[in-house]
Amino acid sequence: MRILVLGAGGTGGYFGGRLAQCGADVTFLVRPARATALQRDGLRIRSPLGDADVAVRTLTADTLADAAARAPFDLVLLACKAYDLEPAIDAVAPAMAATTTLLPILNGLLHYDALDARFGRGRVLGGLCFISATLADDGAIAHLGRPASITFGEREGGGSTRVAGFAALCARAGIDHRASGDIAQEQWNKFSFLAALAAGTCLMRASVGDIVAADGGAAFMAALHDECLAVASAEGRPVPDGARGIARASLLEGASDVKASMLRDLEAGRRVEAAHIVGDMLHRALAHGIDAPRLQAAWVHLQAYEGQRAGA
Ligand SMILES: NC(=O)C1=CN([C@@H]2O[C@H](COP(=O)(O)OP(=O)(O)OC[C@H]3O[C@@H](n4cnc5c(N)ncnc54)[C@H](OP(=O)(O)O)[C@@H]3O)[C@@H](O)[C@H]2O)C=CC1
Ligand SMILES: CC(C)(CO)C(=O)C(=O)O
Repeated sequence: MRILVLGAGGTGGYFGGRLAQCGADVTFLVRPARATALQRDGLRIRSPLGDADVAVRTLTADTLADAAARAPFDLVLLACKAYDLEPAIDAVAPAMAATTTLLPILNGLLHYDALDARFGRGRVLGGLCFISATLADDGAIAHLGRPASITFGEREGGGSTRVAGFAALCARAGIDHRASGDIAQEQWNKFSFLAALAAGTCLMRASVGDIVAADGGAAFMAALHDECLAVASAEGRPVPDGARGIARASLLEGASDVKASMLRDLEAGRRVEAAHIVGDMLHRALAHGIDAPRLQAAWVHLQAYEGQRAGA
């Protein structure tokens, strides 16, 4: 299976790097500065699951079309931030032959509309990942702690040879993975958890443990999670008890230093996927007539951050 990974940041760098480490046919589509660094230093992963230093193949937008014409890609793993989606779609388009499948692992759901419109729904799998990883200042992929898992599947449900093929490759690479027969539900399980985590930790500018230690903090996180769960139910994807319990336990874990990747970005002064995650969840709540004051507060807070950032 010939794979193109767009983005060698936290997620693309980690999962693409693990695939490359096991000898899979992986090429990174990156911008020129990252291509230069990867050619010079290789892809470096620093992880509690084991460090890796891997020589990787890279392409940039100007060289992709020729490379894809010579040897078409079977799978494109899309690992950009949501605010980079439109140019990223343009960038991978030359690699999208009739038989090429695209697997996005972005957080949130909104990107599927744009991907379907450009490539056709049948060529776009559903995907998500659980990991805390970031591109460190020295260019290495810093995996900040367990887990590092990827879940993917046919959006109409069931299995397929392309899903089984990628699952086999993940198994060979030692990547914790799940080929899901119901990825649409898995996406809502994650989205409802992540939106609560991102809204709560960004609004409070604190880890889960610090929030929960505050008077009223646990009740706040639980109520925020309930707002997101109500949206999932209204969208026809009620989160099952098992997934709900796991999510709730991590949102209320007293000793937890977990923060959403959105808070890490915010603390570093970077752009955030506010509209894609917290804004989208709130707007769905409002469309369903669900009262969501905590999501609303987080959305205002994040917009104010973005406004300040743009004005700085
Ligand atoms: N990091 C995490 O722990 C987790 C992240 N996620 C989600 O995964 C998605 C990706 O996040 P993450 O990996 O952290 O993001 P990063 O910002 O770390 O990496 C994204 C990379 O995509 C590259 N990129 C964007 N557009 C293009 C383009 N047109 N051509 C080439 N490269 C491009 C960027 O390159 P450049 O540096 O040149 O801009 C950047 O290095 C997000 O939706 C995020 O919410 C999900 C779970 C956990
Ligand atoms: C929920 C979590 C931590 C899982 O990977 C995540 O997706 C994020 O922080 O963006």
